[in-house]
Amino acid sequence: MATGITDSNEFLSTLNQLSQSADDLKSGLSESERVTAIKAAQKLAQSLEKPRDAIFKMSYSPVEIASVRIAIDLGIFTALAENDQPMTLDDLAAIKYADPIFTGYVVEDDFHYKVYVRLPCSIPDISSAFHYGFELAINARSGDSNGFWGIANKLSRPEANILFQSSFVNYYGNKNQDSMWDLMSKNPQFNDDFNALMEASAGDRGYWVDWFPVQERLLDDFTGGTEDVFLVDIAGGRGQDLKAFEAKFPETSGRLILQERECMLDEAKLSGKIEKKGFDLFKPQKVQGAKVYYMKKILHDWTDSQCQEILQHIRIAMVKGYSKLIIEEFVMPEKDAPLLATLWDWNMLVFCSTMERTQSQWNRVLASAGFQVVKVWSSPGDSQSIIEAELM
Ligand SMILES: C[S@@+](CC[C@H](N)C(=O)[O-])C[C@H]1O[C@@H](n2cnc3c(N)ncnc32)[C@H](O)[C@@H]1O
Repeated sequence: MATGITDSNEFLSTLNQLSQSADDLKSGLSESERVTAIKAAQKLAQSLEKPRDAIFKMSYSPVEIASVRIAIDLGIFTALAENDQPMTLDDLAAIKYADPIFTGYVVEDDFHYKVYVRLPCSIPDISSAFHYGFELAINARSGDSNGFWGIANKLSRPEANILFQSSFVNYYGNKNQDSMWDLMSKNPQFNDDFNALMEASAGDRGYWVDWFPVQERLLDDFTGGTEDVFLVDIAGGRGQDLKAFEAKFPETSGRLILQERECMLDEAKLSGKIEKKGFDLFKPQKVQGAKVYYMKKILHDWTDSQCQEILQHIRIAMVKGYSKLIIEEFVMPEKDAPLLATLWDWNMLVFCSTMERTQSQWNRVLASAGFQVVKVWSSPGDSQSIIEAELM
């Protein structure tokens, strides 16, 4: 729709006013308003960008990630986080005897004096995301570009993990052709980065309990007592989603269970009443008759036929008309997919030879294992959703 602005001066002044208002309004915007505004601003930037600039920017973008990765190793983010006061470029460079010219990807507070201030996010968030994004995501891609060409040409996905295995033979000495999960259990740094990344991946959206109506959809018709299981988090990592639940609903009477691979259980530092149990997604589900079986970012790790197998084990444990399956995943729109969800989709191809699914793909996978979708709930802003499902 035309705005009615035809004069270039008026256009530039409107842009300036808009960016000023964005600064002022930011804290008052809801999460979905904020994400909608970002989309509009990105569309505007794309309309103004010329093709050569856009292509160069994209082709240089790995350098940006590499630079932040180096800054992490130089201790720059940690030093800024520990200092209330802004620091100069020389201070930052001195931490690990770096050349000042090499230093710096933080907010430049005062260009002339090169003063840097801290960013409003935590060090584990930044470092795990960058270790993972750089060491793993970039190396995986450069490690097996032939594999990518094969997929692109055939428009098909290889068997689970093949791309990952061949990409990592050199990088991690992955001579045994381990899967990502096996390799993680042998490399503490990889494991820690991955888990920290998953913990941070709720991003600014918040945890499921912050945007899904847990009380109305799950708690109101929980009839069990203290011996009965209310919630099982299936492959729940270090337990962050259960901890968020426990913090928000401390009075819940039923049991809360974290299921994970045996080798991951020590990683989960839990207090309160959450129980830890080792399990395997591909073996029968031992927790029978729980009210809620919750799975976040699990099925996207697996192909349709593997999902069917995982889901069938859960189906057998559920009670028809009572138990609920709650799946938290991206539900990709058929068109206009947001960038974050698309980046995850590309990563899934590298790491697990899988993808993020659309609504119709989810419906198909769930139906193949005997589930029907009751409702899909969207988180504010992006495509992260909760698929509420029950037995057919
Ligand atoms: C993408 S992570 C998601 C973790 C957590 N739900 C979250 O959102 O942070 C996938 C999880 O599946 C677990 N996993 C992988 N293979 C498994 C298997 N065969 N049996 C049980 N858990 C498995 C991993 O240990 C990992 O924690």
